[in-house]
Amino acid sequence: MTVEAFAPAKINLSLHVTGRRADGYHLLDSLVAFADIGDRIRLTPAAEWSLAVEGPMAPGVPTGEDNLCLKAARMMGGPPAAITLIKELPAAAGIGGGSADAAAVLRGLNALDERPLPAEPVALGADIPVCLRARAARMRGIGEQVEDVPSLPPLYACLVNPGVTVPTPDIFATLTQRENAPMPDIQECTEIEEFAVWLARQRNDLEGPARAIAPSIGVVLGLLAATSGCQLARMSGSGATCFGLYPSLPEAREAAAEIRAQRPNWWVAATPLG
Ligand SMILES: C[C@](O)(CO)[C@H](O)COP(=O)(O)OP(=O)(O)OC[C@H]1O[C@@H](n2ccc(N)nc2=O)[C@H](O)[C@@H]1O
Ligand SMILES: Nc1ncnc2c1ncn2[C@@H]1O[C@H](COP(=O)(O)OP(=O)(O)OP(=O)(O)O)[C@@H](O)[C@H]1O
Repeated sequence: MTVEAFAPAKINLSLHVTGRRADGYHLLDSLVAFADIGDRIRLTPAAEWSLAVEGPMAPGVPTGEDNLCLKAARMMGGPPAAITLIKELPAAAGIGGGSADAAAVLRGLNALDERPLPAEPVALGADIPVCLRARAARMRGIGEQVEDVPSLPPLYACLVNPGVTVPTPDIFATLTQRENAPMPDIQECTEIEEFAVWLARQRNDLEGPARAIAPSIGVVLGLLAATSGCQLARMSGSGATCFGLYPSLPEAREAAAEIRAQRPNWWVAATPLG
């Protein structure tokens, strides 16, 4: 029997850094949503644990014990499985690739034989708890507190990564202002236009440090903001992937086509968010 699990891209619609714990981890307040594009995981019971990495974004992704898929499997324990990771998302890109994969392995193993999920998934990575749920949520603490949010209006995004990898620890290390205001209550709205006005008042506090390390993020944001119908352009996570928000999927696809035509080597995708 083979089980498949989907590892959707995680988008931080906002990302406020509100403090720092004694162990160096930062306190966050983030509105997170998920795309319908992502990596895929296949799990087949086997005599021992193994991992094969395939797909268009496989080059450069670790295939050994340092891959988060195997770390997740080891944490969960139980009868071993052969894991195949089909990598569609760019790595070290601020859209949770490794965390999404690890969360999908946890979900997949649970589906395989109902083995229990780990009690503290955050120990695998700050983004794992939110990626386990894989639906819009507010994330606080260092990522271990995840709660439902009021329903968001239909949102469509164009995701753009300029091909620069941005290591998350470097971005947190170069932050100068670590105590910033949290997000206010999330405004319930039915129209993207109203939601975008609210979201524009929120922030991604990692954008400044990320732009200093990867100036092409500024170029990405400029190109997205200039596309027709774009309500808001912002960076996700610690970068370098940025998103534009659009009222409809055709508008998000049109923006993706425009940007692909200008930058054929960039990773560009249009998706609903939820
Ligand atoms: C920036 C975000 O993507 C926002 O969703 C996440 O907080 C990062 O999640 P992640 O990649 O799962 O992060 P981890 O693998 O746990 O941590 C990578 C590194 O980022 C820094 N880090 C991460 C999360 C956090 N709340 N505070 C931190 O300071 C730490 O230096 C840590 O060593
Ligand atoms: N399954 C995996 N997919 C991608 N990278 C992985 C995986 N497992 C381990 N890694 C390592 O983790 C590093 C960070 O990759 P990842 O895609 O998780 O970052 P990210 O998208 O920036 O994460 P976040 O949005 O959570 O900050 C990579 O450079 C790679 O060496």
